[in-house]
Amino acid sequence: MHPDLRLTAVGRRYGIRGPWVLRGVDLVIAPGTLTRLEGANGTGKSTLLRLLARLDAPTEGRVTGRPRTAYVPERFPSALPFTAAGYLAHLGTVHGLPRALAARRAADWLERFGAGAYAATPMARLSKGSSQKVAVAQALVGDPELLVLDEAWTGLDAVARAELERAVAERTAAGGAVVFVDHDPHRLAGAPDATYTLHDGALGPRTDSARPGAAGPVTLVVARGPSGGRLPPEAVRTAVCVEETAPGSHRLTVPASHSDVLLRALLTARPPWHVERVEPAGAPPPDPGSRP
Ligand SMILES: Nc1ncnc2c1ncn2[C@@H]1O[C@H](COP(=O)(O)OP(=O)(O)OP(=O)(O)O)[C@@H](O)[C@H]1O
Repeated sequence: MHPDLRLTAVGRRYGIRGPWVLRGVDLVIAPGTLTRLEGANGTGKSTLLRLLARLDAPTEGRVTGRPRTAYVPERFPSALPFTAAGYLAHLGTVHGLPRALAARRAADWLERFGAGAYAATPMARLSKGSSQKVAVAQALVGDPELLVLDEAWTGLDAVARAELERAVAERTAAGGAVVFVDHDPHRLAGAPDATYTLHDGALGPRTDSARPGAAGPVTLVVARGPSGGRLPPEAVRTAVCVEETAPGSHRLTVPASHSDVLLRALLTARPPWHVERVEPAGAPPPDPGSRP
């Protein structure tokens, strides 16, 4: 994602004399980062997400940077004249994928979210939950550089919720940026690089450490690499702490929600890494900064 997406002194109000919903917002979204936005109802979270997704323009201030962006809106317009798979494949081609690849990706994402059985169902006939699965899949089908999620977990069943957490971890591990709003304060706990709170139209200071994994459950992974091998970059990006305990042997600490992505990066590396141990480790380490 090049370059950063940047909001400078951004303000937004609806109507010439409407109250300012946002004012003086400065925000940088860097590649490979996960950002959480919080705030009470009506504080402008969705407004800010739409500005980040470039679906809306600020009344004042500037937005610069144009990552390829996908957005899951708070309310997804499900009454579209497509089947679920047809809609996703269509969006895949809009994102620039060849038709056959778009159709394959559409089928894969429906499968991942447990909606494979509804591939041929017209969108208008999908249940609310299945329709939300399509809403989420449409944002993932094109591997966006920036993924903007507005309450995207709402309405999903437990399997699909976990799958979306994994998809978020995959995006950031691949160098994409993800920005999300969710009413569940434990969503992706420990994973965000930054959390910002909206209050009175302004963006409060980031409340998390600049390092990922400053809070929340973590998983410990012990892995041994090929002699002289370097850890796969995706594994280094995903981990909050990497220690070389002996030549070629590493102890990696990762937010629990990202452990699958880390393991996949290790196991699919060429040559693959040997994973010796995986165990939950309640709290993050006291000093999670020691990357090699
Ligand atoms: N298209 C619009 N036209 C007029 N006013 C709008 C529009 N969109 C949002 N607003 C107003 O802007 C304010 C912020 O709305 P927004 O939906 O961004 O807040 P939010 O923090 O996402 O709220 P919630 O938590 O309830 O989803 C509200 O007062 C809302 O009524």
